[in-house]
Amino acid sequence: MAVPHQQQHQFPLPQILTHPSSSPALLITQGAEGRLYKTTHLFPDRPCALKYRPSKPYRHPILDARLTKARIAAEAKVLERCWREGVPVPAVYAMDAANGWLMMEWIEGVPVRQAINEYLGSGESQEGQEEAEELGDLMRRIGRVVGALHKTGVVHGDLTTSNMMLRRQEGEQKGVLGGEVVLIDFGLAMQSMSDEDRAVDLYVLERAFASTHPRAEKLFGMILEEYGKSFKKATSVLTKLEDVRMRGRKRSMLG
Ligand SMILES: Nc1ncnc2c1ncn2[C@@H]1O[C@H](COP(=O)(O)OP(=O)(O)OP(=O)(O)O)[C@@H](O)[C@H]1O
Repeated sequence: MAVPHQQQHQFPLPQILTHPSSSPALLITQGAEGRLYKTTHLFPDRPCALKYRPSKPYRHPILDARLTKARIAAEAKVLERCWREGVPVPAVYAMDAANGWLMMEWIEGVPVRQAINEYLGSGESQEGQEEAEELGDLMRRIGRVVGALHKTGVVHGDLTTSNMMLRRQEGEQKGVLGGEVVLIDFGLAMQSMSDEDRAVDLYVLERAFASTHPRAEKLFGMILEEYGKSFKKATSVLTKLEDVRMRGRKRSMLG
């Protein structure tokens, strides 16, 4: 599907996407910081995700260029580290930090958020044992992936069920909650081994979970249970999480 003419006009394409390709680039999202395109500019038969951070006209040009370059380079570095260590993330194919773009593997599938909502709203979800089992299995897979991420020394910075995809190959029959959990959007990620940073990452996910999937909230404990088994220091992170929750509660009581 082509990018509607209006969109093209509204957002001039980054230069890399002005070269001819097997199909036109598709604008997927336009966030505060950047844009995400689906493109075949690198390989004609393999779609890629291109993250583009355009320059900000309101920022000083030298500062702007430095910030953009540093952010793209930092995101690529973290993704490469995860990928090397076997954490499921999109592979980095190419980047041009100075021009503000990062080309990575396109993850075919649906965001976990959408899958859970579809599941809870569909006939596949039945109150009781079966629901607990299928959702529980997904929770454990999420716990394992977040554990693997933290074990490599990376914290995500924005863990939500929208930033996790369920990877599905074409024609695969795995049910609504099937597929490999792949983490995306490392725009706020950083390298850290601290219990505090890791606990805050879990807390952000817990809060996001509670607000987007109230019916599945009781299953969140399974994420933590599996996380707790995934690396040596995980138990001290879970203890730290208690403190982080307490601070969160105090803050919300104070308004
Ligand atoms: N590698 C990918 N494969 C498939 N879809 C992706 C991929 N990366 C991102 N997406 C889709 O594009 C959306 C936006 O991507 P992303 O969250 O990375 O951008 P952003 O929110 O603009 O980034 P940032 O938070 O760093 O400013 C995601 O929610 C997801 O639906």
